[in-house]
Amino acid sequence: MAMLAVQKLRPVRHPPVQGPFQKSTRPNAQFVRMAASESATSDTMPISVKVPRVLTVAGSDSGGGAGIQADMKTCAALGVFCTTAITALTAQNTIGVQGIYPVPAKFLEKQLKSVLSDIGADVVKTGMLPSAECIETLCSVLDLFPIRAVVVDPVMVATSGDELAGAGILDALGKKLLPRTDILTPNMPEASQLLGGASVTNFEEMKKAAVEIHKMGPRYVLIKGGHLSGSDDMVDILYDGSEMHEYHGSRVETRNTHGTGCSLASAIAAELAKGSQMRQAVQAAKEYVKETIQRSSKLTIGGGSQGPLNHLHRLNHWERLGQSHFKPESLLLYAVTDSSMNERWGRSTSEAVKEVIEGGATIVQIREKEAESGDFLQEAEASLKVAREYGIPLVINDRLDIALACDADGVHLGQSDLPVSRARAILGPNKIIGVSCKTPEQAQRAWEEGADYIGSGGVYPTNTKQNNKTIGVEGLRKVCESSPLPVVAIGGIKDHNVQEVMASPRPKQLRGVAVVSGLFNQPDVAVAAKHFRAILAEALDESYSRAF
Ligand SMILES: Nc1ncnc2c1ncn2[C@@H]1O[C@H](COP(=O)(O)OP(=O)(O)O)[C@@H](O)[C@H]1O
Ligand SMILES: Cc1ncc(COP(=O)(O)O)c(N)n1
Ligand SMILES: [Mg+2]
Repeated sequence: MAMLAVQKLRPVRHPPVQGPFQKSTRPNAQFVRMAASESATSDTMPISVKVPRVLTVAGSDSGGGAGIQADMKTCAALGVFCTTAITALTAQNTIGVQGIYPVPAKFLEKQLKSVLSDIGADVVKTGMLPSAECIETLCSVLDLFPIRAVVVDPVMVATSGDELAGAGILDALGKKLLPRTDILTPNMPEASQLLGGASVTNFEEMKKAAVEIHKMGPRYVLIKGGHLSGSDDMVDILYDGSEMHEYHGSRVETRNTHGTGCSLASAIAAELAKGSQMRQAVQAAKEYVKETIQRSSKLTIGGGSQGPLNHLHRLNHWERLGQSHFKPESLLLYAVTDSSMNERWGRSTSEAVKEVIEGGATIVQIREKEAESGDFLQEAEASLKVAREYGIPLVINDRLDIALACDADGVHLGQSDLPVSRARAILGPNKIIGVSCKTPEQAQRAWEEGADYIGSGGVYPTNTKQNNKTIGVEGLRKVCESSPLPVVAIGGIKDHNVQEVMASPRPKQLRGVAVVSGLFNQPDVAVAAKHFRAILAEALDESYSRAF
């Protein structure tokens, strides 16, 4: 295959770190590199922030659980920028390795030089190195660039038992790479293979192996105990040439251990890149992998015996999948209370809530724009009692404090209320968070920050909310198409326009209508709710029959 001519590569020196953000504690501050145009006039220096960098030299795992893919996710989770030089493509999944396609050494060299001559790396981490030639190429390139540390995971056999690198690499590994390795991280079978088949099956043999392998050149040897059979203690042993250090952790019962070795080595590399000393780096990496295995233990991805980890569990999305009590179907008839309307008809909020649920409302929002906090709380508590009797979810509009105080099922936030991410951090994964969105950008952000549903409108002009911009059915459609979150239409929804909003073709995210005066400014709330349910049934049935 012809390759494009590329500019000649040369090593570059990296300028010393400068600028006020260096010690910032803002999350992701290390990723902020301000462009000169944003931060300074063209004749002043741009502010530069040092980003810790790891280069991973490893194989690709098409199944996303190990190799390059695990390395990049681990680094991302630990706040480190990760570049890659791919040594081989594997066709791999949770069942095993179906094929290996090694990358020619010349092209590996090109990748290494591209990355190191421009971006550079604090730490190089290696995984699958499929041939002696590939190891020799790597070592000759490493000679050309300043690297602070080299982490070597001597990948030979995948957890599935498939061979990823044969005994043919052992000579090059021992002669070229191990003498320049800062830490070598074999699992027990790999330790045995490095020692020509010596038995490494228990704690005592792990310690002996560490001493012997240390003689092959690496500054530190970490023998991983993931394969210790019959042990509940997953102990890893670090040997620095004079002392042994043990890192203990209890075994997590799970099928999801594919990629744990790659992730541990990458986590060590990431911690070293951030400036840790070796023992601290190993400790932090072990903690990260342990927590990640724990928090991934119930995932079902793929049908094989070796499932992957959820490296980015701190983002929380997958965990909430199994935990949230929210069901999108509950948006069908969303009743939003209005105390002035209810007063006019001589009923309390909780009485109105009882009636609307009996008529068929599928979720209730308590909305109070004027009430004092104490009164709002009392109303919310009384309404919640009713909603719980009927098993209908109840959320509080705007006021996270009231939602917390009465232990409501959740909160509905506007764009000027607390950000969804903060509300999620306060309420935890189990509570419902809805958010009002008028634009695709707002919808996308709601999804990213962890909302459960979107209320979108005003679809039609309304008196219940002052200065509320109308977005129309077209604006509603755009919001629906901008995130995977379920959407409830709100604003001026009356019995005569439900059909227009809900009938086919309807965006698949649109799950129901939110109604205020159509329910509560009526003499009989239950009758009004029944009426809406009948219109909804008709609109949905019609669209159903048209779609098929
Ligand atoms: N079931 C488990 N529970 C907890 N920790 C584990 C488990 N399996 C592996 N580990 C840890 O994951 C890391 C990777 O170890 P290991 O599985 O031996 O490597 P590899 O994936 O290279 O075979 C080690 O820190 C080990 O102690
Ligand atoms: C491309 C590639 N590299 C490495 C591994 C080892 O995985 P583990 O981390 O489970 O030892 C793998 N299965 N595939
Ligand atoms: Mg491994």
